[in-house]
Amino acid sequence: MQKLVITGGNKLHGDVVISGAKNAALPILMASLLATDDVEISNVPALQDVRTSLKLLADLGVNSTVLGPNSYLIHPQQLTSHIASYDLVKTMRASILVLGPLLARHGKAQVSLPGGCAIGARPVNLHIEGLRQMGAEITVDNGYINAHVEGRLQGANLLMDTVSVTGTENLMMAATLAEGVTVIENAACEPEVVDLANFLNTLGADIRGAGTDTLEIHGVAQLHGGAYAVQPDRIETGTFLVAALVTGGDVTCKNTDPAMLDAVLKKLTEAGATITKGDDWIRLQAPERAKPVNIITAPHPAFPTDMQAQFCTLNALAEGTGWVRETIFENRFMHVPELQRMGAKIELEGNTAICHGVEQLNGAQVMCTDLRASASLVIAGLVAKGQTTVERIYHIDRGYESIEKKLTALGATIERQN
Ligand SMILES: CC(=O)N[C@H]1[C@@H](OP(=O)(O)OP(=O)(O)OC[C@H]2O[C@@H](n3ccc(=O)[nH]c3=O)[C@H](O)[C@@H]2O)O[C@H](CO)[C@@H](O)[C@@H]1O
Ligand SMILES: C=C(OP(=O)(O)O)C(=O)O
Repeated sequence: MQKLVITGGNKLHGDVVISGAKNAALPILMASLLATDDVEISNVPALQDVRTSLKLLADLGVNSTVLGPNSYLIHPQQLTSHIASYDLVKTMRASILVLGPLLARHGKAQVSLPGGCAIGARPVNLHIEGLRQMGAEITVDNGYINAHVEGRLQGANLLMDTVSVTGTENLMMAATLAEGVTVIENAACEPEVVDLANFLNTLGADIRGAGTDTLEIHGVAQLHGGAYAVQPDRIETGTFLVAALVTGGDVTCKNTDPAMLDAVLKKLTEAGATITKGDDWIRLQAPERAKPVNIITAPHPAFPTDMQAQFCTLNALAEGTGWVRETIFENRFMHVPELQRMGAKIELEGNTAICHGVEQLNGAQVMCTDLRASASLVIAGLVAKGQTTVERIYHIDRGYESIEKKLTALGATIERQN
C-alpha cells in the first residue's frame, strides 16, 4: 500500500495551479447520462474518483474518449445496463448520482446503497423520497435501490428536510427531463450545485435559482450535447492555503475562484494571514505564528465541513486555544487521534474539538481514515519535526490531484513510496 513520507520544516513558497473541483466534476460526469449527444468536459481533475466515475459510466455502456490529461468526450447515446454495482459504489459514494439521471432518461435504475462510511451514516432517504414524489416506484432490496417509472417523471414540489448536496443534485438532474415544473425548497447552495446547474443549462435544461435555497426546474423533453469546463476546487485551494499558513510560507493559488471561499478566507485572516486576491488567484502570506480560530461547519455559504480537518491542524499549532464544531457529519474527527500521535493537544467534547495549540508537532507514523483527514495529516507532516509517514493514502488520491508533486514544487520534502 502506498504512503507519503514527509520531512517537515520547510516553508512553502511559490505558485500552485488548482485543479478542477472533484465535487463538481463527479456530478457533471454522471449528468452526461442525461444527454442524447456527445458531451466534452474539460478541467476534470485527475483523481481516483474520476477514474471510478468513468468506469461506472463504461459499465452502463457509456464510453468516453480521452482528449487530454483533464478532458474527456463522453458518448451517452446508448445505455446497455442500468446497474451500479456494490463493487464500484462502495469505493465512491458519489456513484449514487447515477440514480436520478438513469431514472429520468431511461426509466429504470438499480443502484447499490452506498452504506455507512467513515465520516457518518450518510443515508440517502432524501434522494429516494424526492424521486418517489416525482412518480418513481422505488424499493430497497438486498442492498440495492430498485427504481422505475412508467413514461416521464412528473414535476413536483419538493421540500428537503435537511440540506443535502448530492440529494439536491440527484433531484435537480432528474427534474431536468421531468414533465412540468419541479421546485426544490431548502436546496443546497454549494458552488458545486451551481456548476452542475450551469452545465445542465448548457445542454438545454431550464434550471433557475441555482445558488439560492429554492430551485425551479422546468422540465424539457431532451438534453443535447455540449462542452463545459469544471470550476476550480475550492477545497483543494483552502487546503493549500492552510498548508502555506502553518508552514510560515507565502503561496499563491492560481486558476481558482476567491468568491467561493469567503468563509475560509475570513478564518485564515482571523488566524493572522495576509490575503490578497484577484479574479482567479489568492495569495497567502503567513504570520509568524497562527492565532487560534473558532469554527462551526454548516451548509454554504458558512464554513465547509470539507475544510474542518485542515483547520484542526492549524489550531493544533496556533498560539492559544481554538475550537472546531462539526454540525454536518456525526463522525468526522478521526484525524484527531492521529494528530494526537504527533503531539497535538486536542480534546473531543461531543461534536467539538478543542485545540490547545502547541509550538511543535513531532513526526510520526499516521494513518488516513478519510479524504480530508488525510489532508490534515499531510499538513501536519509538513510542519512537524522529523519524519512523518502517512499511510493508506488511497483516501487522499480520491480527492487531490498529484498532491506530492504540487507540494514538492512549493518546496516541501515529500515522497510517495510503495
Ligand atoms: C460528492 C460530494 O459532493 N460530496 C460532498 C457532499 O456529500 P453529501 O452530498 O453526501 O452530503 P449531504 O449534503 O447529503 O449531507 C449533509 C447531511 O445530510 C444528511 N442526509 C443527506 C442525504 C439524505 O438523504 N439524508 C440525510 O440525512 C447527511 O447524513 C449529512 O448529515 O456534501 C458534503 C457536505 O457539504 C461534503 O462533505 C461532501 O464532500
Ligand atoms: C467527503 C468528501 O467526499 P465524498 O462525499 O465523495 O465522500 C469530501 O470531498 O470531503
